[in-house]
Amino acid sequence: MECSKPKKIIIAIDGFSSCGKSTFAKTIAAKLGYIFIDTGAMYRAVTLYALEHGAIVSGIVDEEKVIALLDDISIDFRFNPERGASDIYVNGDRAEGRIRTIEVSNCVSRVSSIRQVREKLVAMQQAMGRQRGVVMDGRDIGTVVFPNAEMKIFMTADPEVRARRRYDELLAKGDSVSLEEIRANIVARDKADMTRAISPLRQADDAVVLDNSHMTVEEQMTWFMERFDRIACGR
Ligand SMILES: Nc1ncnc2c1ncn2[C@@H]1O[C@H](COP(=O)(O)OP(=O)(O)O)[C@@H](O)[C@H]1O
Ligand SMILES: Nc1ccn([C@@H]2O[C@H](COP(=O)(O)OP(=O)(O)O)[C@@H](O)[C@H]2O)c(=O)n1
Repeated sequence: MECSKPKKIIIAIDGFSSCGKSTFAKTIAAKLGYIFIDTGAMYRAVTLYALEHGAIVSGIVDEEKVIALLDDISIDFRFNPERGASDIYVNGDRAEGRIRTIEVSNCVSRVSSIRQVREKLVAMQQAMGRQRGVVMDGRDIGTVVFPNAEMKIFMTADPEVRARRRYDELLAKGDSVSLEEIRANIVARDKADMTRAISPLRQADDAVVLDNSHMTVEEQMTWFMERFDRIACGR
């Protein structure tokens, strides 16, 4: 049912923690030949750098120190054919595995609430999307980064399902974390992200909600392609 010349658009995917935004965005990008940008990875990369450079000690984020480090942090994405997605690099070093630990997860919402951090990363994200043909996932893509995106999806899933998915993922990687710790992190992060002063997580007025608690990625793609064809092919 796809048209021969679909319009290149911007697809904004926002939503709660660990509900499958990146998995969905990556699958969409592969199907459409679009660029996929995981903006959460960028906030995680800044958090990792802050942890490694003394701006976060015993879980306490020193805001002034994080701000002072910002000019030293350079972030880029490089396509990894093995993963079928881009890996994040911080100052030239691959950081993909190191940004997904529970230690980073426990500090990232505090770091992402800092105005200067958001200004730097949002400017980078807007530059990455300038040529369109981009699917970007995060918390403020449809509301702040690309308020004019042609397609906006707000994802959610049952918190228990989300905790279990993240738990299985970390377990498979060999991380030793408890389901309880992950559940607590997800709940705390959602709350912090929704209540922060700058660019809080919220559904854009023109976003479509996707609850994937009981959907496979394949079912999500069927749901998506129907809407994409309508928008990009003018059906
Ligand atoms: N529809 C789905 N059904 C089952 N598991 C899923 C689904 N979508 C994603 N997952 C799994 O859930 C976990 C979190 O997905 P991820 O894409 O990293 O979420 P987010 O980007 O929202 O944090 C991953 O382990 C992923 O493989
Ligand atoms: N556009 C974005 C993306 C992420 N973030 C922050 O970065 C954190 C990590 O994002 P993520 O997408 O990697 O989180 P998960 O859902 O993968 O656990 C979030 O909890 C937010 O605090 C943000 O503030 N704005």
